[in-house]
Amino acid sequence: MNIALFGYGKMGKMIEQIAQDRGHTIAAKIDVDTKEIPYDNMDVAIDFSTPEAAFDNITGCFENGVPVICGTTGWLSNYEKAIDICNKNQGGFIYASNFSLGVNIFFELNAHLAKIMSGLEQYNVSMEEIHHTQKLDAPSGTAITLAEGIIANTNYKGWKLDQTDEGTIPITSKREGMVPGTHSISYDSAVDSIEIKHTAHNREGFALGAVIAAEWIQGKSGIFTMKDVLNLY
Ligand SMILES: NC(=O)c1ccc[n+]([C@@H]2O[C@H](COP(=O)([O-])OP(=O)(O)OC[C@H]3O[C@@H](n4cnc5c(N)ncnc54)[C@H](O)[C@@H]3O)[C@@H](O)[C@H]2O)c1
Ligand SMILES: O=C(O)C1=N[C@H](C(=O)O)CCC1
Repeated sequence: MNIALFGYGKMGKMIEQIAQDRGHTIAAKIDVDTKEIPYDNMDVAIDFSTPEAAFDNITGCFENGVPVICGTTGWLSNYEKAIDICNKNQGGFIYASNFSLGVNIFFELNAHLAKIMSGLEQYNVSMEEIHHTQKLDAPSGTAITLAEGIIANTNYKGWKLDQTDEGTIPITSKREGMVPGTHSISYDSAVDSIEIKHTAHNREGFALGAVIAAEWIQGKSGIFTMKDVLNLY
């Protein structure tokens, strides 16, 4: 498979290594200085760029018939517009705030726990995410997905960064050293706490998940999620 990498930073380089180990060719590496994008020579695009760059990268691919796997976070205010452009072009698209198998299992665990805790008013939920100091967005995309999983299954109405407000989930974002990504969710009462936590040890899980998604989307059109790819139903 000919893979085009949009964003050749920490994740782009990790994906290159894993894709080549799985027998794929890196047909293009598109970064901030790239002048011309060789759409004709790509079976799939994998975008791990920046919040500012992702929308143009993704929609340019849809308009040129290239399916997209997008892991870039922090651009979701434009998500619906991107979906419209994908549908108009009968494109293929997978966005995931986190491509690792472990986090996608954690998403399911989070939703299940939220269902159990729903209506137990003695418990208050809170979330903490820790990432490396180069991360541009806060809270992390993964934390937002986790919050959405809680909101869908409880009476919480939204989330707030670094603020405690009745009826919303407080998210604390910490930026420390080279941490690849740690997410924990805590339900606290006066007598005890229940905590679930996912700790990434490196970026390999994110990169492998993105390459597996790129393999999976070949020959398909539509909007999919990692739940479809991993068959977590
Ligand atoms: N979904 C996941 O599983 C997952 C995992 C890790 C990181 N991420 C996200 O992926 C993104 C990239 O992470 P990273 O750690 O590789 O960051 P990074 O800063 O190391 O790399 C980003 C790269 O994008 C490049 N870039 C800037 N403008 C561009 C443009 N117009 N077109 C193409 N490339 C451009 C930068 O020059 C840089 O090389 C972030 O949004 C991060 O939150 C998601
Ligand atoms: O390193 C990052 O940046 C990460 N971003 C994603 C997020 O925002 O959730 C996934 C974890 C790593």
